[in-house]
Amino acid sequence: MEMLKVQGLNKVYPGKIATRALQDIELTIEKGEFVGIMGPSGSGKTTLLNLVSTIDTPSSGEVRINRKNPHALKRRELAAFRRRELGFVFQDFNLLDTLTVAENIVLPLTLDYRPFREMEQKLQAIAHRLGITDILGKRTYEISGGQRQRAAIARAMISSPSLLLADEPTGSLDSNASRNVMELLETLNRTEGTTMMLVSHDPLAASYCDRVVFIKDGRLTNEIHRGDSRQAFFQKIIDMLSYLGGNAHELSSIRV
Ligand SMILES: Nc1ncnc2c1ncn2[C@@H]1O[C@H](COP(=O)(O)OP(=O)(O)OP(=O)(O)O)[C@@H](O)[C@H]1O
Repeated sequence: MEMLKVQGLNKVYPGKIATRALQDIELTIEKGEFVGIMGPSGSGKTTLLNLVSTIDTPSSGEVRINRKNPHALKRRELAAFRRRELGFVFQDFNLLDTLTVAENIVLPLTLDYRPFREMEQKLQAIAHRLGITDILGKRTYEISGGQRQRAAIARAMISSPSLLLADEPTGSLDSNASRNVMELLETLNRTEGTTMMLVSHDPLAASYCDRVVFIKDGRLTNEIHRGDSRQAFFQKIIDMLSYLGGNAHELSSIRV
């Protein structure tokens, strides 16, 4: 089943000189797939993510998530759609400092007026799953970056979203924490069957995906599949970035 279907998607940012950020994008992500989007700076990755996440609207073309077109929804319906169908994980975690880790995690359910018992049950289950039960009462400034990202992933997963969107989730983490977060996302993808789309510059992060799609100058150019060896996939990703004009020279295979 197709969980995400992007058809003929175009985005032009108007201005004195209009920027054509995306051109005729066709992308399908099947239920349970974990797909990475990579490409050089300015290639259109964030624009694509913003159109899929409904933060921005396409100039033309269509986005379907779980068979629904979110861009056709009214504002209120769209807010509910985002809470129920989408999970978001960001580079800077986007947790609220004034709330505890537990309060941050249940926020999507609170906004959806779910009963307290259901919130508590889901909170305990996801916290256990992610190994963060002992930090639920802490504030976000009392925990490490890796723990913050785990809390953010718990918040993204608590409503069992149709599609989890991760925007540079390892961008603020050291290599150990990055690896832990990617292993966690991979495990959740495998065990919960959550469909995931990751946008990243980081070949290590992308090497945890089943498939990586490359974008250049607003067009999808190539895609590669992981197969059995993550290490070989990591190398293929670096080779492709280098071919596309990415910054492979900054990368070290030590991170494999
Ligand atoms: N709000 C905007 N208004 C005008 N142009 C924009 C806007 N946002 C992005 N662009 C342009 O659209 C193109 C694609 O940008 P986008 O941010 O999607 O690239 P990216 O691949 O995410 O880059 P990076 O890896 O550096 O984050 C670029 O040429 C950029 O300058």
